Amino acid sequence: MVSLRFPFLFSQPIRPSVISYATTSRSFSAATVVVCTVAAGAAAFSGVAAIQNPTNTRDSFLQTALNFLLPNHSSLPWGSLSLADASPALVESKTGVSFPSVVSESRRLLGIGLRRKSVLGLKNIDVYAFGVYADDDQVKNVLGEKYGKLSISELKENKEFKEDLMELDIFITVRLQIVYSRLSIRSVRSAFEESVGSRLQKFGGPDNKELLQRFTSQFKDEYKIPRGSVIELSREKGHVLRTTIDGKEAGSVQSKVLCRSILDLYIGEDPFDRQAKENIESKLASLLQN
Ligand SMILES: CCCCCCCCCCCC(=O)O
Repeated sequence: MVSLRFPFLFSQPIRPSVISYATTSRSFSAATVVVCTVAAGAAAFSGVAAIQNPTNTRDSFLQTALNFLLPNHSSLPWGSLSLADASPALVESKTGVSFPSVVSESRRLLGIGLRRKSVLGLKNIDVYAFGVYADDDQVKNVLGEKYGKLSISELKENKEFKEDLMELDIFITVRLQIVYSRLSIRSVRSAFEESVGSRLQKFGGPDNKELLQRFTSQFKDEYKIPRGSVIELSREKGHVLRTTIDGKEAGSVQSKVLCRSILDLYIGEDPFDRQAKENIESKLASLLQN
């Protein structure tokens, strides 16, 4: 069934800290007006950009808006209003879950989505919202030379590009934020057994029981998973899959096929949220354009 829900909203076009710095002195009152005008202008630009193309053009529109409204903004007394400062979090519209624009210092948000699951074949519940992040410099370094000359639409059709993204040593984090309030750690383990287990069979053959067990055993009974809990699954250097639960280290497993299996749930052939996958691919493709 085709879903018409708008995939996400942008929030906080300019971080409040930038504005409050400018308002600490009376002599900055004119500057405050300018900053507010810039914020409003940038918000308007980014809103239009978001509607036209939610993931590709937002940063460049913000930059254009800032440059147009305040050409010398980088030499003003409060410092540079860089895009890193203005980079907005994204809010998943159905659940209201907000995703930070950067995790692990350098991994930037590529797109967000929603994992729904059918319970007893009767109804679908919203289990968690997710965000996919990658280190954009690394994406450019590893994939830029091979794919930098292709257009966004060519890249989105390019199977080898997607294959390389899955297989190469690029740091990627998938952040899951639980929205279902009655989740036990046991159901988290069995959901992973089902979803990751089927991918391990697909990519690694039938002999991966021990690997799956090593991964799922990280979700120990002592963890509580109330609504709002955050699970991060990160592909680190050398195809190490690192798991954290609410910021605490749950464990690491070195396995290329396990890393691939996790990514496949979100950006593979049969993803949990197809619209999210398309947005993520567009964003990745746009990173290689400049
Ligand atoms: C009642 C539904 C229980 C579903 C729990 C899913 C929790 C996290 C599982 C992550 C992997 C997946 O989405 O399959």
